[in-house]
Amino acid sequence: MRVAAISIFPEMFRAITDYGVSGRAVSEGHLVLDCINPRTFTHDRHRTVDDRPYGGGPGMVMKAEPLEAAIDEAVERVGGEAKVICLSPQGRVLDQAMVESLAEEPGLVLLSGRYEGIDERVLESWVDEEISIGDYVLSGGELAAMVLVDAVVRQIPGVLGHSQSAVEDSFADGLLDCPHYTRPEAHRGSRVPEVLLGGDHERIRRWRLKQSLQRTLIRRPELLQERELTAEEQRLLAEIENERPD
Ligand SMILES: Nc1nonc1C(=O)NCC1CCCCC1
Repeated sequence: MRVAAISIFPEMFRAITDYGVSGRAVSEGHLVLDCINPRTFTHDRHRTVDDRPYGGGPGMVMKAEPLEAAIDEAVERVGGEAKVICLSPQGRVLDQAMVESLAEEPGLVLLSGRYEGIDERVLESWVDEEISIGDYVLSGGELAAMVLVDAVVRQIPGVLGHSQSAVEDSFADGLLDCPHYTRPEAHRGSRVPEVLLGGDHERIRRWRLKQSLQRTLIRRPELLQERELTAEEQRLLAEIENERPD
């Protein structure tokens, strides 16, 4: 997958190109990430990318021309066919279904704003979609862009080794993740659930599914409203309800 990130702080993206799953995706060629700085497309001595807002008010607004030139370059870098996304609190909140859909795109251009925002004419004419990672305000779109890339890159076949699988990721099946344990068996008096110590894989699978359902029911019940339940999941939920303290 080819991604071009537009930001006045391109070095920030080392956080995903140099570490972990996304870093390996880059080194193995599953992900090509170009970083494009709008300052490259300025022509004044101060390399100005922002200016005061019309109508007054605090802060500065990112100018249209440098951003549009950066978007032009970015679309070319990802091979011409690209979805142009701006990360901002005004966007649709990212969820797993959107991540899986974005992973199917041939190329992505991710626009990370700073200051108070981006000139609206860029959003109107050049941006296909605004996406938010949550209802809070960051200092810039870069961290949001990196969250999106990290989630999307996990969907690319070959990125996760055989020992991991995006299919088993929590949220991949619309449920919260089950608890995880590793050695030692007893830690500060708390023991690993016996079911996980035996080799009964079917019993372990069922226990993990029940734990995921229970956690989802307690912490994010609305996720269950949106989700078709299998017969087994309905049975497990009934067990959970029966086991609930009165
Ligand atoms: N939340 C978010 N989800 O995606 N981006 C977010 C954000 O808070 N971004 C910062 C703003 C700051 C002003 C310019 C545009 C970006």
